[in-house]
Amino acid sequence: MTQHDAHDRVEPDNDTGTIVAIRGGVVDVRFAKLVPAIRELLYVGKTALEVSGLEDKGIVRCMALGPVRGLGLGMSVRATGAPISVPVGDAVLGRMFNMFGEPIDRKPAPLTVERRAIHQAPPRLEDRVVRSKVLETGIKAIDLLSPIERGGKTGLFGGAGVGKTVLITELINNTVQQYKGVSLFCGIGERSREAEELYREMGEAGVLDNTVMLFGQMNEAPGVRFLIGKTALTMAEYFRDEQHRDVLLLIDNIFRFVQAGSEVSGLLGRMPSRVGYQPTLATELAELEERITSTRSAAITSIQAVYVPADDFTDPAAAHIFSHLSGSVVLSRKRASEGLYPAIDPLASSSVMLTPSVVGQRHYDIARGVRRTLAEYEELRDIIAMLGIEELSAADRATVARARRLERFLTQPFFTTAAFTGTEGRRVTTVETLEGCETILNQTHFERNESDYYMIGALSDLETVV
Ligand SMILES: Nc1ncnc2c1ncn2[C@@H]1O[C@H](COP(=O)(O)OP(=O)(O)OP(=O)(O)O)[C@@H](O)[C@H]1O
Repeated sequence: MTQHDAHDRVEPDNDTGTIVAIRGGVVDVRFAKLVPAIRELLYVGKTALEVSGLEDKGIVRCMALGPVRGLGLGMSVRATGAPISVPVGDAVLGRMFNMFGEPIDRKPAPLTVERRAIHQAPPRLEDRVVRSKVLETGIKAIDLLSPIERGGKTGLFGGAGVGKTVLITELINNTVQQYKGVSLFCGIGERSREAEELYREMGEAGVLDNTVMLFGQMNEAPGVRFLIGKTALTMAEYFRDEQHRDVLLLIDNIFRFVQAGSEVSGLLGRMPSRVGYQPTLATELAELEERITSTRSAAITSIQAVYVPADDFTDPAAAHIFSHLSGSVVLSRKRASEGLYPAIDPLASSSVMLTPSVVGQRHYDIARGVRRTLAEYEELRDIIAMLGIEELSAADRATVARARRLERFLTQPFFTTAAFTGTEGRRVTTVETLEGCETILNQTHFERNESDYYMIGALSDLETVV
């Protein structure tokens, strides 16, 4: 819905309603004359409301998009005649915004003439395209096992504190500088401290000029966290459709969008369905995810961190998000607890890009070889724990030696963690990663200790280890 009958209004009083009920973040407003449309933006003083349902007798049910403290029955509400719209185009580059498209970087609002409503339909199916190209990240485990699709959607899945934010920040660091198009970072429902740090870091890295940052963090109203993704998409779509520029869209954390939807749904009095989620989960998610797509005009490549509640990958929110993605990088608590960072689970991570026709036969074979070796090692672990490594055959012992070196070789020092790990970050090309893994896979005897392979970049770094 973008058009509205605002023009029909003649008398200012037609635009004014009265609050008749307030329950938490839900406000009911009665309009005597013209009733606002669904998704219209209303104001009570400075507090914004969005119409989410039409009741009878001229009453609209609204979601508050700001603090409801201070609101009271009988207060007058002003209709704006339009949905929320945000600035788009070059004027937003290098800036940081909230869900309303208002600057939060202490600089004046961009001088832009163009604004767009945040609710838009996804491109038609026949206009969507798949390109099957890989975006190199310089992170060994990702480029090898779960190559990121240019123009596709990749999820970074993990429970609390396993390194999602660190990984997404590293991806920004490694890809934004090389990326020719525009980068958009959208923070949903995470800590606001992280937002400020990121803004500062990007400024220091000198990549702000082609970047837009948007935040609806955990301290904000559920309606804001629910809509911030749409603000980001609206800006991204403008670059894609009007300027034909490729967009890199990073979202931290898409689960918080689902969670905000569930809070809103609860406030609106809808019955929850499976495991307490909103009955509308699938539709809400599809409305957002289907807009994140590549068209003939240009590509949107998206990387989305996905919080997995209680490490349960069968959680309906995680499962629904998964169904929209072309690749998934799964972070494992076990690996994190062993200090094997990034804690990427090589067996659970996958990507549609990992086929011989896209990455080439050699890459495909090496990735399979690594997976097979690590899977065999997993099976041997129990025997080792019970009987000791001496009981294994020579061939199995060689597998264990290879697997443990591969595991360590797939760890990597990050630029973004250098300050607290004391190790300078390393970017590794896919060519180097493949060479390293191939060498380890083909070896039966190792002169170097497995610990030498830990937190290095390319295998050639071993020459500098004494
Ligand atoms: N690549 C890494 N190298 C070294 N340490 C790491 C790495 N990744 C994560 N850590 C450690 O794990 C901690 C948690 O990481 P992070 O904040 O990224 O987790 P998260 O999954 O985003 O957590 P949350 O769900 O709480 O947002 C970091 O503060 C750091 O100590």
